[in-house]
Amino acid sequence: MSKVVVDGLTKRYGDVLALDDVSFEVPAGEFVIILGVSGSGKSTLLRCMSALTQPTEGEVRIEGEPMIAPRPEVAMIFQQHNIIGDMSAYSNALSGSMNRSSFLESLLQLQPDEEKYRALDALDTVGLLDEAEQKARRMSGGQQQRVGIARALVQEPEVLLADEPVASLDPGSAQEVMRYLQSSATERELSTFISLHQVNIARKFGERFIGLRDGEKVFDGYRDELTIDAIDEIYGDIDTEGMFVGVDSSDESGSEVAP
Ligand SMILES: Nc1ncnc2c1ncn2[C@@H]1O[C@H](COP(=O)(O)OP(=O)(O)OP(=O)(O)O)[C@@H](O)[C@H]1O
Repeated sequence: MSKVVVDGLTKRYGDVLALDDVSFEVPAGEFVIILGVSGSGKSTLLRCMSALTQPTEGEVRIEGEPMIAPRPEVAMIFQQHNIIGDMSAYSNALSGSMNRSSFLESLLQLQPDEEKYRALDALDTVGLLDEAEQKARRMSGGQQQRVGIARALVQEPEVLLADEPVASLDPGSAQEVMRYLQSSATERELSTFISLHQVNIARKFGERFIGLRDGEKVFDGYRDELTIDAIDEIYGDIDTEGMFVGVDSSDESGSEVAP
């Protein structure tokens, strides 16, 4: 588990201010959802947190150490799961150990037994142990995303970052993937940051929420504080009705938004 500090993060792309002096602190083990319309800076924030992008000003510190280059304890999952269709779920998961093994070792699957065990354990965490030998291209979009999560878990991260991990999935699969992200985070005591655009799914699974608007942090609070007014502040004049998708209205797990 790692404490994450985002300190005065600003990112400019030419004239575009993608992040504007964003700061927050997250204690180890929190499950954080990043909300905001398209272009509000969610991906840029996650990319700066993983050091895939360098900020113009400010810094990210994970367990006190500035993120100046990608580190294995910080894993990132993308919307496009980037898994290899012709490889099995197991081989895809095992490729997450690449930073501990050479490219050739990975290609020939010569990793030590310990890494192979980790890949199977990670598939178990995402409920795919029985599908380990299945070719990824034969799997559903939701299962492929779970393979992507398993691959990230093989890295043995302390911080998990996921950029719109359920954006391309149908509502049922989106919830299933979110459930596995949540259980993985709990089981492995991960500090987790997920960008989402479906407000109801966010409310159902999130513990803490950070709202971005035009690169600025306009909300930072826990589920009870994420009221309709707070959502309006994050989304502005945009009609959020279409974003309240994917959660059954008969669900009793808190999908209603407090006024
Ligand atoms: N590599 C880049 N070069 C130039 N501008 C960029 C680049 N990446 C992002 N931007 C701009 O920065 C702003 C924030 O983009 P970002 O992708 O972080 O937002 P987002 O909230 O993740 O949006 P989406 O949900 O559409 O991915 C946008 O105006 C975007 O056009």
